[in-house]
Amino acid sequence: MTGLVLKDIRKSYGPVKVLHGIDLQIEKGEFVVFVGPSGCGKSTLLRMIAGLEGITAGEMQIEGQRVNDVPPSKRGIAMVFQSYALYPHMTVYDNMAFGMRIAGEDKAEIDRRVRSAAEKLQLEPYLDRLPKALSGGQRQRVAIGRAICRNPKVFLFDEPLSNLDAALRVATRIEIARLNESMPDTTMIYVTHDQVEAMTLADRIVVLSAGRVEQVGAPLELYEHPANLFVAKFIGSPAMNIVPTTIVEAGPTTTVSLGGDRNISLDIATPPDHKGRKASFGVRPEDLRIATEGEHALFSGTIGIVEALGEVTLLHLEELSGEDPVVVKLPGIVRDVRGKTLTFTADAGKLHLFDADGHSYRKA
Ligand SMILES: Nc1ncnc2c1ncn2[C@@H]1O[C@H](COP(=O)(O)OP(=O)(O)OP(=O)(O)O)[C@@H](O)[C@H]1O
Repeated sequence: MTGLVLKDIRKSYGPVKVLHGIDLQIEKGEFVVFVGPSGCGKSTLLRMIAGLEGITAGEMQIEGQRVNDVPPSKRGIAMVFQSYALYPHMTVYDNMAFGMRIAGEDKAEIDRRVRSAAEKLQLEPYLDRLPKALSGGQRQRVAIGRAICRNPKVFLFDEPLSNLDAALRVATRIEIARLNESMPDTTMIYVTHDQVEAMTLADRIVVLSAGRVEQVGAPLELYEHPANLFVAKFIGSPAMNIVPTTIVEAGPTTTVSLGGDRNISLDIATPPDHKGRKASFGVRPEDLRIATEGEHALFSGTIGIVEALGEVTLLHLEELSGEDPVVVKLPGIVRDVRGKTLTFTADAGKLHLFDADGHSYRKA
């Protein structure tokens, strides 16, 4: 069954167009993450699903029902905000019970749901506490617990972890992954800036840019087969290295020129008439490795900045051609390389090519 359907959803604030026609189908029980740069419209779209923002044009359905004009409280959704939004004068128990009491639920049923949510989120020891006596992570778990009690069809998360410190983010992220597993019929939609959250939590990621969908796909699909330059640069950290190039041979396999006498053969098909066209060549920092004797060189240059992160080392390669530095991510600790001249290569399957409009030549 389909959990949520968005058909040509548009949003304008007066003359300002924010969303330009979003088409999306989300299956019941699916975990979908919206990502995109600041201001691309992620939160607006989420708030439209919640019913907190009106829909300028298009149609929205939740589990088969058109909800464009259905008020938030009748949509069967629950939303968790970055700010927790707990009532400070109420205990954890009362915070979680509040919505059900307003809805006139039976007392025994309220108690059952609060205790079941508390158990799921390990909140049982804190039920009598006020929010001020809880850590940020515990407060966010209460906000999630309150949402679970509503038994929503669709669970919406708006950057729920961004107020937490690094360790708590990891712990609460795992909590959310567990929660998702324990609620297989609940559709979850999650907005984040954090790549790790997107990659680890999502069944599918929706990449948005300037009010449009750039690509929708499973996390590794987007990582391995970005449909365009925008997605290629947005997914993955540090970003994919992109180098301007020219197609010198087109056909079932393609040869591109990286300047000088560096011609690279790619296992990527291009239309024959694209010979001579400008293109963009891409390779991820983690796919580059030091070339051994006789191996085909992709990049050769002097190592500038070295960032040693412990589990990986980032090398900034100042290329001889004077383009932006190429970034290389090598596993582990790499010592004493600053100022050295090194040559890097990558496996043929890891190379990307985009046409002059930024579309990938490899089928996404
Ligand atoms: N009430 C409003 N009136 C006018 N413009 C608005 C209003 N609310 C949002 N916008 C504009 O809509 C665009 C999308 O905003 P939105 O908050 O959805 O972006 P976002 O992708 O969630 O950004 P961020 O990641 O920074 O939270 C922005 O350009 C914003 O300035």
